[in-house]
Amino acid sequence: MSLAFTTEKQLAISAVRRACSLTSSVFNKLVKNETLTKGDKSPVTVGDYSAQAVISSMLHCAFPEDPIVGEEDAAELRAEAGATLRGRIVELANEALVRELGQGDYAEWGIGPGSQQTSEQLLDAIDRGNYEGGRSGRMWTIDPIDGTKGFLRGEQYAVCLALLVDAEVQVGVLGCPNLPVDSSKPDGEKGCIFVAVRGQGAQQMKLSGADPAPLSMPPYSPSAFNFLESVEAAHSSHSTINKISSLMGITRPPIRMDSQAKYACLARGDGGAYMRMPTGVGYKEKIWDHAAGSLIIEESGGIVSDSKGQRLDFGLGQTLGENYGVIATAKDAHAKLLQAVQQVLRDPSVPSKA
Ligand SMILES: Nc1ncnc2c1ncn2[C@@H]1O[C@H](COP(=O)(O)O)[C@@H](OP(=O)(O)O)[C@H]1O
Ligand SMILES: [Mg+2]
Ligand SMILES: [Mg+2]
Ligand SMILES: [Mg+2]
Repeated sequence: MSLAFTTEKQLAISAVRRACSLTSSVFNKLVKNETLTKGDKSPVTVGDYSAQAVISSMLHCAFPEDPIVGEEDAAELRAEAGATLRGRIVELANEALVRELGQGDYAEWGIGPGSQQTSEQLLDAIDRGNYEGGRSGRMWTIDPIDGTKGFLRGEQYAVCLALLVDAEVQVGVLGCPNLPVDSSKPDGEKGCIFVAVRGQGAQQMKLSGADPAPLSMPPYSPSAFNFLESVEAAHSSHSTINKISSLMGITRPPIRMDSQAKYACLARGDGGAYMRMPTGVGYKEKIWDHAAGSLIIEESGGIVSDSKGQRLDFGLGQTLGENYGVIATAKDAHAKLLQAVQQVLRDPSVPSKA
């Protein structure tokens, strides 16, 4: 087996591009009853289901033996009450599978004219994401829409796909349809893909696949340093991060953004560190929320760890287990940041910034 992962990388980019074309078009047409609330109270839309169906169908065609750890499953859609949503998902997924996307598309991956799937085939594709994960072998992980809340607000979200081999991320792709191509032109062209293969570096390109450019994180600069954190205070403790910021004497306000788009921004130098601090409800981080982003950071020259300085462990199943919090930053900033994080966790009486 080649370790270049050439086909895996091409397929992952192609699948993410197709899923992004789907999520962008569904946003404009989304109607109220096309969103469900899951058991954990989080939202899931027809966009999430159909994007997972598209990516999973393409993976199955190219690598039928590879198991998939996906965020979504089709149980609600198979129920009687799911019939309307099911119809929409079949329509959306098929539109995305047959759409002509030009450059970089491979008809042999079950896409293009004539690749229409039945409702049953698409529900099965979603449910192929039911693999429980683990320490050994190849597996893919899909977060069809990461930052569903951002997606629903018309803000940032990411379509995320990663290949793990023996619990190490080897290929990671993030599609960010709402992210400006150039952060100095926030009102300019939007839509980027970020790609990394372990040992081969990371790149940003346009959603069309055009203009690939290597990513390299700038070194630590105290005066320019700031944090990238979740919009949702329920996902990551804004107050803990505020204390860390105060302790480090950071003057720039945090950039709040949904999804793994934060990792992508950090990799291209928009922000000093990705920060995620637990809110104390016992939530375990999911592998699909970090796999692609963490490789993109490492391949751009950064470090990703939990708040104890441990590497993220992708070999424990669907969750990152006991990894507590996530911090990602440039190599020369990591030790300083980790020290401040640990001091605040030991002594929560550290004052906040006003
Ligand atoms: N209590 C919690 N703590 C941390 N993360 C949580 C959480 N509840 C949900 N999440 C995760 O936060 C992700 C969004 O990340 P962010 O806050 O960086 O935008 C969600 O992904 P989905 O939107 O794919 O469900 C979900 O997996
Ligand atoms: Mg979700
Ligand atoms: Mg997610
Ligand atoms: Mg998601």
